[in-house]
Amino acid sequence: MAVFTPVSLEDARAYLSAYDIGELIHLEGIEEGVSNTNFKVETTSGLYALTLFEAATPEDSLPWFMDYTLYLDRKGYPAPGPALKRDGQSLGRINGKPCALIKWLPGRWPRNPDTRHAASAGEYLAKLHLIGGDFPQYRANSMGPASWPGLIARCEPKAATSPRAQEILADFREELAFLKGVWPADLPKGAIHADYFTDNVLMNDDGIVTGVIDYYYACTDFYAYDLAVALNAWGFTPGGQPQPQMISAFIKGYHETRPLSEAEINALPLFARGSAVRFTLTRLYDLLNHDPSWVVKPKDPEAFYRRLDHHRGIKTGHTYF
Ligand SMILES: Nc1ncnc2c1ncn2[C@@H]1O[C@H](COP(=O)(O)OP(=O)(O)OP(=O)(O)O)[C@@H](O)[C@H]1O
Ligand SMILES: N[C@@H](CCO)C(=O)O
Repeated sequence: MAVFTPVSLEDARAYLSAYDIGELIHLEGIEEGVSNTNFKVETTSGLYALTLFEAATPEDSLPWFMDYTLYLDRKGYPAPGPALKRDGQSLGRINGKPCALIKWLPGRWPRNPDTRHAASAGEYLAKLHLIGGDFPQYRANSMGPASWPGLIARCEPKAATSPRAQEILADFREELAFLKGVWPADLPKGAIHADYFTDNVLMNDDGIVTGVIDYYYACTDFYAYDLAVALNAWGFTPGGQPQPQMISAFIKGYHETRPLSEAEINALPLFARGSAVRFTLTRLYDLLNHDPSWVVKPKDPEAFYRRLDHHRGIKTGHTYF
């Protein structure tokens, strides 16, 4: 469950007194999520999410995340912009943790997404790039290619006792050497989500996107890389088997809204490989460093490793359509 830091009604009331958002009616811990502490908050003026940022979210990037989601929200994109306090600030602190009160968005993330969900999700990723891509502040991709050798190094000590982990890391050293030589340098870029997984996209009963949450890996990078991250999330079974119809529905939903250039299409198999490496590595690190007494279950790195195998067999980005 994702209430790592408790917040009492008194804590919440004291914190909310800095805002003009009415009286607190209800405060409820949210069990989902693995990174931050989240509460659903109801006041006399509406619904909000109260997020306490735990160690996984870099504190020095919080102003960037707040400014970006506020930018998106003000431009009409369904992002949870932060509520502002009377002094104009969006960030505060509760029980020693930095925190923010953000808009509560309607909908539910799709547990069994089909091609209709994938098409709408693709459309809203394209809209994110069209509407928010020109967000003027820069943030480097802290989980981008430059970070992968360091992630391998951080996995190595614990991998020493796991032959399977060693095998994956050895393969990744070669994969990174290959990707480094062919990684595109000049494609359209701007602000991207970088973690556009099914559990970060809220939808209504008709399978239409109503909200996109969790911008805590957002950064400035290639739009086509963001698309590749999303295709890896939406286009495969949880175990990592490709679902070509889902990949195609997602990419078409995207392409109809923000047409991809030939250079972006050509880059997709490489970006899909890189993104599969990124999520295999972070999952592997979490698994190797997992303490069985923790309530949060580590995610399966093998499921992303299988995606890498799939993308290695793809010769042209047009195959995804
Ligand atoms: N602004 C919001 N509007 C509606 N629901 C939200 C909002 N923020 C969070 N939620 C709900 O809380 C759940 C957990 O939030 P979230 O996924 O952001 O947790 P996290 O631990 O920060 O992220 P992750 O597990 O992806 O690392 C979401 O699945 C969603 O149901
Ligand atoms: N979406 C990530 C975890 C949170 O960023 C994963 O599934 O590995």
